[in-house]
Amino acid sequence: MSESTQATAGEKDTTEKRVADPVLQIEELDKRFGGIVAVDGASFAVERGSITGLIGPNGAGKSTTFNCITGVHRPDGGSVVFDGTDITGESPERIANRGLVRTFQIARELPEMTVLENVMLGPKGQLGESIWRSVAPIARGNVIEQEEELRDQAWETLEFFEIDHLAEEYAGNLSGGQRKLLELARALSTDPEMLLLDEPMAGVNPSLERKLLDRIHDLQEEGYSFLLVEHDMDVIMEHCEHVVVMHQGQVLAEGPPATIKSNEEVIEAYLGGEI
Ligand SMILES: Nc1ncnc2c1ncn2[C@@H]1O[C@H](COP(=O)(O)OP(=O)(O)OP(=O)(O)O)[C@@H](O)[C@H]1O
Repeated sequence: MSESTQATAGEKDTTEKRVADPVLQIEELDKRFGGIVAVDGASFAVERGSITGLIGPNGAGKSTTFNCITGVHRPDGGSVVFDGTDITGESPERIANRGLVRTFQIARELPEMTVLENVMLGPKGQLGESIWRSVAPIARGNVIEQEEELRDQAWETLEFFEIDHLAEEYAGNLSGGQRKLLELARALSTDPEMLLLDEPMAGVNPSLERKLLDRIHDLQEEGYSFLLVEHDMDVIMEHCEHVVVMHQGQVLAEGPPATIKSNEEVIEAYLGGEI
């Protein structure tokens, strides 16, 4: 369902927008740090159920955009709309509870807890240990039941990511790639609708990369939406159906990978290097 947006008269159309059913809409986003303009009127949308890539040279404003989307930074202007609701300036917790989850937020897995325990921490609204202590004895049955349910769900998630054999391992002992799988497992356990992935392939060996990508595609088939910042252009070009390119805080171009790859302005932005 691709739909080109007409450029206004005289304006160069370097973008091919595809926003038939947007799950996320960024409009005229601005973010400054003192005199530095990190994001400068950026607008783009993410199609529901898509894997969309956000790329750009170092310092283009990608992380700042992610931070504005997920509530880490309050934008100086513009809006972020998720699932039809304006979430601009909401807290990271509130945004995550709405189902917009970023792996980076939970990348800091708790190294002294096991892999299974880390995944059990994810779900929303669980009855935690502090409640354990404060509830009347009559409610304890519910807590035990819920704990068992959480454990079963966590096992299922670990099996899905094929890291169930690591369930009892301390998270701090995992390899970089295994940690990425755990990050994704933790993100998924929060029951999100959309996942923002920050360089998911960095430091991941080829076989784990394949596994990670397969899981992302499986989740896409189930209806999840993805926005990913990734420096590995092969991953972006092969696995995203839509790519947004940022440069100097602005959206320079957007469209299908093939169009982006041959866009001269994009090639120029990468200092003439190959993309
Ligand atoms: N907290 C901050 N304080 C001051 N300047 C910042 C801050 N965060 C980002 N910047 C600046 O904003 C600009 C955009 O940075 P940002 O990290 O968003 O780019 P990026 O595209 O994610 O880059 P990279 O690919 O290198 O991670 C840069 O000039 C950066 O130095």
